Amino acid sequence: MTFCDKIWARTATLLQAIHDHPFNAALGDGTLDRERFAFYLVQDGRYLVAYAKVLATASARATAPADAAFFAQSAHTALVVERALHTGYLEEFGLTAGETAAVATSPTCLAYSSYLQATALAAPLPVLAAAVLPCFWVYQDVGAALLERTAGAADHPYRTWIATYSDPAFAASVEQARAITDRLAETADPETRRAMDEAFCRATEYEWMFWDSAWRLESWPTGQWLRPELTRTTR
Ligand SMILES: Cc1ncc(CN)c(N)n1
Repeated sequence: MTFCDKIWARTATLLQAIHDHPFNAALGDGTLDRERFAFYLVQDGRYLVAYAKVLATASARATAPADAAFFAQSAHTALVVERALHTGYLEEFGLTAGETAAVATSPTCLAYSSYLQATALAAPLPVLAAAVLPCFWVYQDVGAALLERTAGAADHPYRTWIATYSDPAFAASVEQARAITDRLAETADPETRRAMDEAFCRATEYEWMFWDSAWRLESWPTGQWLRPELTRTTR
């Protein structure tokens, strides 16, 4: 069994919880309110900037040129394709740059971004590959499930989001990310393999937390005393 097969089986219950989360249930049936989706988009835009830098670091640290090219290309996709998706929705909602800038970065967004950035700088490359993998794989899994549920309904309010993550090109990038991680796992020593398991699990936990934080419109309990000018919503 490969690293990916094993870790996917180990995280199956958590993955099911991600699919069943009220945010994703409402995203799928189109009832997710604009406020929560906008909050998610704002947080995700910030996450993607950090994530792209993590991927660029993985590119710089990769030894195989093909792996370096893959991570660099993925950093570009996060910054250009995924962020354009967000900008499109925020414009459609009529939100100005000032309004989105006034939303505080949530504790979960900061924690997930910081975790990946620390891993990019301090962990062995196979552990870094395992840490970034859920970001590819979980989204593709959720996107494909939502596409099936909505049967590609043309009038679905979140159709473009679902189309992005269920796109065959995105699925191909997941395949590549998995192949790189499996190859690095094959030659990793037992301690590194354990660290890869932990990194994949931790990042998958953060994936669940990211949706949950958007559902709860998560804010800093201390924000009122230090940054009263920042809000948690775009309403
Ligand atoms: C939090 C998060 N995780 C994953 C993805 C998909 N790249 C994303 N946009 N945001």
